[in-house]
Amino acid sequence: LTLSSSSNDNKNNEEILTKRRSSHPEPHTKHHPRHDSHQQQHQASLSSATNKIIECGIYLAPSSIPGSGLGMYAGNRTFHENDIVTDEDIVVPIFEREWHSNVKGKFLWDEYIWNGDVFDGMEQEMENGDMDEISVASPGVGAAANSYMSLVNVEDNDVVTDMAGIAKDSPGRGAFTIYNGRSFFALDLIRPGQELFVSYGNKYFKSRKRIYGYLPLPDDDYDEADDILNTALELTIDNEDLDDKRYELQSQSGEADSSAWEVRKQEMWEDLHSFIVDVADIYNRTSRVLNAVPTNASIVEAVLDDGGTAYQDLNRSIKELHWLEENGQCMDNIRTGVSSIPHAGRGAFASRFIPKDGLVSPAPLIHIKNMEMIRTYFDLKRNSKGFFVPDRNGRSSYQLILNYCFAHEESTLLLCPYGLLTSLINHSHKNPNTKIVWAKEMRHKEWLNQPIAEWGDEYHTGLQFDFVATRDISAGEEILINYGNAWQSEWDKHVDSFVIPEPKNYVPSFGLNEVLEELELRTVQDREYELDNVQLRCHLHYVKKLFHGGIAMKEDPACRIVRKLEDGTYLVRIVNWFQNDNDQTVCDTGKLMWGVPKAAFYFADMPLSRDHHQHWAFRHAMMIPDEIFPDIWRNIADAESFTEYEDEDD
Ligand SMILES: C[S@@+](CC[C@H](N)C(=O)[O-])C[C@H]1O[C@@H](n2cnc3c(N)ncnc32)[C@H](O)[C@@H]1O
Repeated sequence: LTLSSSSNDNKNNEEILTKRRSSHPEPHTKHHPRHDSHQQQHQASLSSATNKIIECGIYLAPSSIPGSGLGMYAGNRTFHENDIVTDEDIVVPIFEREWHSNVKGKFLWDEYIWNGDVFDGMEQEMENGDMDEISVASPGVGAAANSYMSLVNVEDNDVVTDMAGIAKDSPGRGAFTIYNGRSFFALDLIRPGQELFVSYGNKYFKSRKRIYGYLPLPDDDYDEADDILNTALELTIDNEDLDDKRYELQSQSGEADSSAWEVRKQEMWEDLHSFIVDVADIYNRTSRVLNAVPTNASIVEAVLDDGGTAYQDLNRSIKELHWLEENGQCMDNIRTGVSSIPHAGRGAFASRFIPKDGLVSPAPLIHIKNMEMIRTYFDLKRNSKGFFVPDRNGRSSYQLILNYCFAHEESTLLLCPYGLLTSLINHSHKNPNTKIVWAKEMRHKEWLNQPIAEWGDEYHTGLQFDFVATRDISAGEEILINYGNAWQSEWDKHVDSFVIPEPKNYVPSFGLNEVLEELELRTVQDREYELDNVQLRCHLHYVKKLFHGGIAMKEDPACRIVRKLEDGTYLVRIVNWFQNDNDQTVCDTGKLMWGVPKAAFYFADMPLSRDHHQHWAFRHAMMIPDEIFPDIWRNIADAESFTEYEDEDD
């Protein structure tokens, strides 16, 4: 039950937009304008330093969808098609969590998680076919924006993979995510105050009938609903046979009074509507279409004139800026950049002046009742049924997401912020300019007074931190909080003991691919690339071309260079990698190919070889200060009795 890619669903808007009575603008075309207009927006926002409403470009506020908690809104900005709406955020993959951790309980990230296959480069993380085992935590729009399929107005740019410029000998390797650049752009005009909707994919809603009911989906539901309305109009309002009845009613109640006719029209509409319900019931048809049909006859024409049923909630989703200022919190006081701190990766920077005690950013929190739920193991053993399970006496660590969550030394609890860019806020022990406080408004403030066991399995969020400035912060300054003494001393130890890990020659595939054109490629005799945890692959279309299509293969094969030929092409042997009975990855040699051009090659990482999978990668949560941590959550002394384990043999 995971969120999936958005792009496919938006094409349906085009169909809706071409309906007979449509008056909406032209359908969007898909572009990926990575670094476009952010800078201009930033400049514009700085020009009116005193007016808070004019300043804020994005708000977090109660969603216009009833019962769906918080949502994200455009502030005082008009975004045109393809404008960047939110700055580049990170995503954090979580690997095979259920296989690693045998701690029972609801894992709330699952409700906010995206499928690994949506993101470029994730396919190299694990063995082929294991993509379902990657869940991706995507803060910001990926978690905070709601989805309303007919009003989807933002879409993500592809993520990019890089190490934020850190060197091979940096102790920061594997400690922060390599996946970044997830900005969102406007698919259409977005007006000031309009709620931002992202596509979770139709599958998401179809698999959640119990929560959302039969919500109309953009495939055909709105089209069919529009057809019903058009037919209904022909049968009622546009029906000449009914004109006699209308004149009759009007002459009975006086020429000028049309209210009797309106009443009659509503009655006819209700009759027609319940007739449709009956027919739908009889034929056991989904009621998603029906849910798109308005129950009030008097708005039918207006709905069709406004572009069709898909747009009937558009007005509801646009709020007054004053309402947003009163009920919401500004989310775009920070933007992304490379950190000024050595080894820290990326960071968050003030996008405008933030006064002392002012809000830097709101951060709703995803709770994990027990950090053991994200423990990972490095060694395997066979269980009584012969399946591989983690050896719980062996080496272990935590999923990378730990570094993006808050904890306390006396508690099992983790709180992971998912505000816009708040996951990028780095640590300074001596010179922080920001701190965390509990937000004044929280859905479940009462949890602060209740033991974790009472609310830890709740499957919705309820807590929120606000990041607040501890002094005036100038535009462009890096936002820094103090992660606490425990974090600092663990980091110091890690830095002191860090040595370049084996294999020392490892350069991740995305680094090698960047310099591929200038790179002198190695032959098998020089040194096999696999020894350095990367693999040379050949693009399938070259392989097919070289064999004139006479090779049965579905994926890009691994290739080994036998030698470089005089004309600058290569003699290459295809290598077949497979999993043997002992779950080891082994290879046998395949066909030879002559005349392979350099353009046919690219590098991929060997499964599980990236830095964030390694036992030496730094893992530590950010620490919640003692003074704001509720005593009632200090459960570490009885953590064993609090924790329930799955049966290892199941
Ligand atoms: C919440 S994340 C912050 C965002 C992260 N810098 C990134 O690029 O995704 C916490 C991680 O950032 C890095 N970090 C933050 N502050 C640091 C510091 N003062 N020194 C070194 N690394 C730091 C560590 O890798 C830490 O685990």
